[in-house]
Parts: sequence; structure tokens; C-alpha cells
Amino acid sequence: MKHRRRSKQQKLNSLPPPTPPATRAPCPMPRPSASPKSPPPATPPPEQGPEVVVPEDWALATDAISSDLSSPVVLVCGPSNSGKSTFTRLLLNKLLPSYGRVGYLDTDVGQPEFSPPGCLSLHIVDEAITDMRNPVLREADRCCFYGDISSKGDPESYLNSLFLLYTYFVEKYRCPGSEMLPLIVNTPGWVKGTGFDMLVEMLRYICPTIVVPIRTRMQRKNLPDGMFWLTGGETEPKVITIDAASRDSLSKSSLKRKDGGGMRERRLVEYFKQCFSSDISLATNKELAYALASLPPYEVPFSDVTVMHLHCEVPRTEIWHSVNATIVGLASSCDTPATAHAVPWCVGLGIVRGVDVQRGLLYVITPVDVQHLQSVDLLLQGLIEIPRSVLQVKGCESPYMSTNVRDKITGKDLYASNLNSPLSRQDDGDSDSGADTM
Ligand SMILES: Nc1ncnc2c1ncn2[C@@H]1O[C@H](COP(=O)(O)OP(=O)(O)OP(=O)(O)O)[C@@H](O)[C@H]1O
Repeated sequence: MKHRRRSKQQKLNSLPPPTPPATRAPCPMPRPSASPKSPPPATPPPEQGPEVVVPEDWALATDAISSDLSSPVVLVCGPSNSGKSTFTRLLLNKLLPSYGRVGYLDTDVGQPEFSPPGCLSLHIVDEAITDMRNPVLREADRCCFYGDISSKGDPESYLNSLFLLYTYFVEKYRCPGSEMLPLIVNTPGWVKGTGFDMLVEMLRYICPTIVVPIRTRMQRKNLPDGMFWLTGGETEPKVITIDAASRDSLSKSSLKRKDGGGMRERRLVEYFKQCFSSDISLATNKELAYALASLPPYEVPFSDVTVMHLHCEVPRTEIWHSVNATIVGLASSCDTPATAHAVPWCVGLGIVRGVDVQRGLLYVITPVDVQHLQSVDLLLQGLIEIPRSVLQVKGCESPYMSTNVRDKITGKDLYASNLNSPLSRQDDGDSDSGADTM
């Protein structure tokens, strides 16, 4: 992507004001607003609670797996909220001292371990996890942007991404002469209907050497017993079935239902905080919202990029408007694996901050470094939304939203009052360009 970052002097308020007036954002920069606003939605706090419980069968399982010195490929499966992620974290920490580096294939697009939502990713982990309840973002070795929080919408492209990542891992880390790293595969909790069929496909493709099914007390939610994915004649893996850690030492339930939406929001906030150096204070949503809105974006000519809509079709005439105020995956057509149904590798995410149709420019904010951005020529648009906590901040006009946007939850027009504010009228008068600003 032949882009240039706007200099600090070319602050965003120098962006051309947007048209058409009916859909214009009130202001491309956050400014104090006189109009009353509802309190900003806070980013939900990270999960708190008692320490992770390690039941005896979990300890025996991690001992058995770590004593398998032939670099196991371990797939952990089971119903939603059964403890798969928690178990894989424990296992990762257990394997690290023996191997130094462990592969981790993150396949849960709704609640990924180390990536922002919507991504399937392969990580080569060399540092133990310290917070067993809230793991932090880690840079992926390879990532595919699937663009949704559930594989339901497009199981085929989901599986293609997963197979691609696994093949990449095998070719790079498990071929003769390579390190032969062990691999942990964490799977989604959707294990009924199509979700079950997809798990079977996954198991057949990956052929793990060890499978760890986790059982809950609700029998009807569990996977079938035995090697349900084998058709006969294949090499049988070791199966180590464990029970969900449903009771802690205080006899309270350990399985706290997770706030998936909150976790996704925190992940995105954490991801876009990487746009700033760590010495900038971004303790609150407001600080982050201001900082993001003030960050000089990259200017990207339309001619340098192609938009790929992953989960919908968009008329040609609407393509550029459709990416406005959205989160996109950044990818390169040159770095697309030469396989059938190839999915381009994603180098990171960006927020399309504004679109100037007349000048043919997109304005993009991203923490991805310039070196990686050089080759980006694909914008992958899915259904991952900008966090509400960054969209609505008390005391400033949202720079990411047009006045005709409706609140999904309340169904009310957002910022309708801004249409009549002196600030937006002033912007109306300035309008001379085709920019659609977020
Ligand atoms: N051994 C444990 N000790 C304490 N808490 C646990 C334990 N196992 C699971 N939990 C808690 O139960 C909840 C679900 O756990 P976890 O995220 O590991 O499940 P999961 O099977 O990966 O869920 P999903 O399929 O929805 O991603 C979390 O709040 C987690 O902290």
C-alpha cells in the first residue's frame, strides 16, 4: 500500500469535510460538545475471580502430555465454557520448559487467546502465561482474518484458514531437520450440528497425536465418547478425557460464564492501543478515543488497494463507502499461499477512519509497522465492529460515526442532536469534497 502517514501538523481536522450533507459526520475531530449525551459505555473489566483450580485429572493429563517427548500435537475439544482455554494455558506452561517454544493454533474466532476477534492465528510461544484468566495479546507468526465472531456464517472459509495455518506450521516447524515443535490446538465450543461436523473435519485434517476432550456434567452437551472422528484404518491418537473443573476448594462453581462481548471489546481496545507508545496515558476509554481520533492516519489511494468483502456482497458503486468506519484486515495479494482456496495472510487490523471519494483516498489507523504495510494491497472487510466504548465518549463528538447511524441496541438515532448543533452547521457550510468521515 503506497501510503503516507499524515504529519502531526496535518491533523485530522484538516481532513476535507464530508458529503453528502445528510450523512455527514458532525466533525472529524473530537471536540467538546454542549449537547447532553448518555454516559459512555465503559469497556467491561477483565475477568476477576479465584485462582485457576487444577483438578487431579488435569494435572495427570498435563504430566502425561509433557512426558511424551515426541513433540505432540494436542487438540483440546469440548463444549463451550468447559475450560478448554484454561487447560491449554496450563498445558502451554507445562510444555515450555521442555521445548523452549510451543506452537499454539488459535481457532476460536469469537474468543481468541492471543489475537483480536475475527482472527485465526498461529503463535509460537516462548514465554509462559502469567495471568491464567486474561492472557494478553501476542504477535502471531501467521494470521488469517476470517472477519466474524462465529464460524457459522462461512464454515468453508473458516476451515480453509485453519487448514492453511496448520499446513504452514507443519511445513515450517515439523519437517525433517526442523525443531519439531509441539503444537496445542484450542478449538471452539460449538460442538453440535455443523459445529460438530467442523470439529470432525478439523480432527481428520490435523490428525493430532493426543486428543483431550473435556466433559461437563451436562451429558447432552458433551462430545460422543471414543474416537468419533475416525472412519477406520487411521493411526489412533492417544485420547485423554478430563472433566471440567466444576468445583473449587470452596465448593463453588469454577466455571464462570464468560462475557464474550466484553472480552472482544477489551481485545480490540488493547489491540488499537498499540498505535501509541507505552508512555502515553491511555487508562480510560475517553483517553483512548481522543488519542485514536487525533492520530494522523495513513492516506491510502483507492488505486493501491482492493477491498474484499468476506461475508457480504456490495455493489461496486458502494465499495468505498462501505469500508468507512469499519475494522478491516490488512493483507497482501503477493503473500497469499499458492494453494487452492488460498486465504491471504493478514498482517494486522486497521480502522478506516475516513473516506474521501472525490480525492480517491482512504484514511487508515493501524498499529502495523510501516515495513509490513508496504506490501498491503488488500483490505478484508468482515463484520468486526469498532468497540462501542471508543465510539461513544462523553464530551466529544464521535469522529467515527455519521449522524444517520442508528444504535443497534436502542434503535434510536445516535447523535441526532448534532445535526442542529452550531458545530455541524459550520461543517455543512465548509463542505466541498466527497469525504465521508467517520
Ligand atoms: N480450572 C479452572 N479453574 C478456575 N476457573 C476455571 C477453570 N476452568 C475454567 N474456568 C473458568 O470457566 C470459564 C470458562 O473457561 P474457559 O474459557 O477456559 O472455557 P472454554 O471451554 O475455552 O470456553 P469457550 O468454548 O466458550 O471459549 C472461565 O471464566 C474460566 O476462568
